[in-house]
Amino acid sequence: MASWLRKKEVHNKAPDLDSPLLTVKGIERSFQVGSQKLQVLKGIDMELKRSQLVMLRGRSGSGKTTLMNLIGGLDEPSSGEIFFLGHPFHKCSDDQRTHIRRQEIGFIFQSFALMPLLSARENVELALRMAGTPRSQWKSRVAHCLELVGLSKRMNHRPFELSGGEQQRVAIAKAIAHRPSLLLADEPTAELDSQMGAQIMSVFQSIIATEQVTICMTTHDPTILEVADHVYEMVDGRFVS
Ligand SMILES: Nc1ncnc2c1ncn2[C@@H]1O[C@H](COP(=O)(O)OP(=O)(O)OP(=O)(O)O)[C@@H](O)[C@H]1O
Repeated sequence: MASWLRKKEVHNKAPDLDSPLLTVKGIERSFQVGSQKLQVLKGIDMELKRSQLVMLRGRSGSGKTTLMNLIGGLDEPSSGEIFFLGHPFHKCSDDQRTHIRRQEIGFIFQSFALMPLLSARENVELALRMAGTPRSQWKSRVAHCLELVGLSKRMNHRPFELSGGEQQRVAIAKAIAHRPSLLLADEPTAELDSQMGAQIMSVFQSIIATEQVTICMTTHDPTILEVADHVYEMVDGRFVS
């Protein structure tokens, strides 16, 4: 395995806070659908700086999720380059990408994706177990993450005993537990009413400040766009300004 892929090695160097966290250059992605080639992304350039809240907006089918999957290392581009912490993500093997994903990236989904039989505390703990965090650190890190999302008092509740907004906050605590540098959230407020959606955005702003994480999220909600540091608008596989 390349030396830069070893656990958090990149963080052991003095971090250059002005260098971008992620750079996307000329990304294209097409899918073979029967005998047809469907070109979904048609040349995307993008930069995610550190400790920023970046939003992708665009109509259904414009290619937002396809791009998020590439940024998160869940998929490979047909052409173009992706640099994560300055290193060529697009040249990595599946195993290398999985390793980076586990160490450096957290995911939040529209549907919360919590384990239903586990309490909030156990759900967050599971993320640390998966990331290979030493067991001795679990208790304090879980407590810290649940406190950051305002759920210290509900840590022993299971998902069905929590509101939608609370479940999404557990999902955020779970996604940041292993100290990722990038958090990807696909429509994180879509299932929530506007008040709960606003709470989620306020939690995002506070974890950007305290955990030095960059958040890239998709949304259809125009009221939420106001809190973004940068908004990319996608139309038919391209960014428009
Ligand atoms: N694996 C795949 N195979 C074939 N077509 C795909 C695949 N993944 C995505 N597509 C197509 O790519 C287009 C863009 O899909 P994508 O999910 O990225 O859009 P989106 O902007 O995220 O939409 P939404 O807001 O509804 O989630 C759609 O036409 C979709 O059917």
